[in-house]
Amino acid sequence: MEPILRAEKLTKRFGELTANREIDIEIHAGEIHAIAGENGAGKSTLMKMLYGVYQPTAGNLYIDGEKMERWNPTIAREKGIGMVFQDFRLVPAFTVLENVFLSLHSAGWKINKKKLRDEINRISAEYRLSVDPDTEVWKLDLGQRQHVEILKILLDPQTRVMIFDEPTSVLAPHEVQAFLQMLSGFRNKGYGIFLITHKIDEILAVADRITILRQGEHVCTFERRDGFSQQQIISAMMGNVPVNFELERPECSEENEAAALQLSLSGVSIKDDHDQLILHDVSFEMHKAEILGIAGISGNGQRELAEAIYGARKLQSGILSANEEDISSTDIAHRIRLGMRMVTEDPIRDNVVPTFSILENMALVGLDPIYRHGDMDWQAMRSQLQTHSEVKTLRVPQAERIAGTLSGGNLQRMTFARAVISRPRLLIASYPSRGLDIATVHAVHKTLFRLKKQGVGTILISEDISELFTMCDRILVLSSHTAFGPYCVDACTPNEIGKIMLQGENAHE
Ligand SMILES: Nc1ncnc2c1ncn2[C@@H]1O[C@H](COP(=O)(O)OP(=O)(O)OP(=O)(O)O)[C@@H](O)[C@H]1O
Repeated sequence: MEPILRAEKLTKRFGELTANREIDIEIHAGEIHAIAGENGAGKSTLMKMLYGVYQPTAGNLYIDGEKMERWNPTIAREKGIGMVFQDFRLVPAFTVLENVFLSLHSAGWKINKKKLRDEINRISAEYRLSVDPDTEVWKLDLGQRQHVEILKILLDPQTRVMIFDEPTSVLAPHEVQAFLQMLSGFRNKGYGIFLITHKIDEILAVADRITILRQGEHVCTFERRDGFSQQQIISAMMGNVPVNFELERPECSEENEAAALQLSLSGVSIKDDHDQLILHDVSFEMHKAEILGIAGISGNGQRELAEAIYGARKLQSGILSANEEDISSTDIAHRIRLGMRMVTEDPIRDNVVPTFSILENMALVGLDPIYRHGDMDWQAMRSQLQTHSEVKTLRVPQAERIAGTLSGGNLQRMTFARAVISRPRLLIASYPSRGLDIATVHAVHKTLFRLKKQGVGTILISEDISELFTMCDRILVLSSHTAFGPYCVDACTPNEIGKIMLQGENAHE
């Protein structure tokens, strides 16, 4: 059977860097083709070439066997290729209907809004997409926004192939299952699906084929009919290096614990960006050198709580103290002096300068400044960076690389390493393992345990309940505008925490 799309020897260079080298890949109707590989392996670049966002440096593309002389997203859509990007392409102030209308209109489809509303409702019901056509996009959570992106593709009658770039990284765990079922539904309807994911259980659940990339090269393609295992996939991704993902929960010495920062919140209320109360009357005491998990479906006040503790958002009421000092009305600078550090959800938005190199970003926060004749001594700064073991264990790319051109996972590696290098006493880490490959997730977890041993506490925000149970001493759950717990991980089950995440206080009834 002729593939819908076939790429032959696709190569993409960015200056000196070869992101993809001579890659052959194809997609047929009615199959799910997973793309896996470590951070920076070239997965997104390859998919962006297939959708025409990037022009290949070399290589050819064929649609239904016909060689494409010109290729860009407009032609790709005409030929039936659609893509859901990691960062959505939606206008927040527009409604769902207006966004879908805009997208179809730009693809050349003339459809009236009344008919489109009926179509949105019909397709939403068919695939269980939870979207109301008349809601503005800014009011939707990430999972719902993803549904709008999918609607845009499904409503385009040309669509035959859908490309998803790490779609489940924005979903809550309970949404992932439904998403994978939806993908299987698309496959059964005859769509060809490309799925980039770091989650091996997702690959095992739905993929018919899996292509592994490493350092820009095609390593192998497994077929479901021949069978493939988790171990085979990991070995292919990592190049047969011995891997040991075991972790041992450490104890902190009394001496280190005595020097640690201890945080407590009493009756704290916080507003969100729309001036609505998002958290009400939150009280808890963190132990010294504790890893305290913050569980909850995203959008339940995690970001606001993290920012309020770090001093980037003011408290509406209540008291925040550190080692019994009331710091409620102090600014970020004071909290940084106390030793608080933050790994944010969205580094490019919050605290990375995209046009600066990794080294320059590290020099802003993290590294100690070294001067020579009044100027920053970059040579010495570079050497200083290399003395930090995290740069190696987290495999941070070369210091000269520009932050804005890093892959999502490499950027995450850099920001996490930077927070660790900057001598934290208390780390606030929002989804630190999101978008990371399996080996790097392990390196992050190991680092958090090492910090704990040294007396550094961590507030670990995550939706991944198994990660929270592996890493945390206790877990606080945010739900229905309030905080439940903290619950000691040895005295509760993942099921109980999951239930509180979904039902709040009703979970106890
Ligand atoms: N516009 C660009 N300019 C320069 N380099 C780029 C650009 N886009 C990607 N790269 C580089 O190409 C390489 C592959 O990046 P890509 O985003 O494709 O990786 P990935 O496998 O999707 O990684 P991740 O799992 O971290 O998302 C990386 O080294 C990245 O820094």
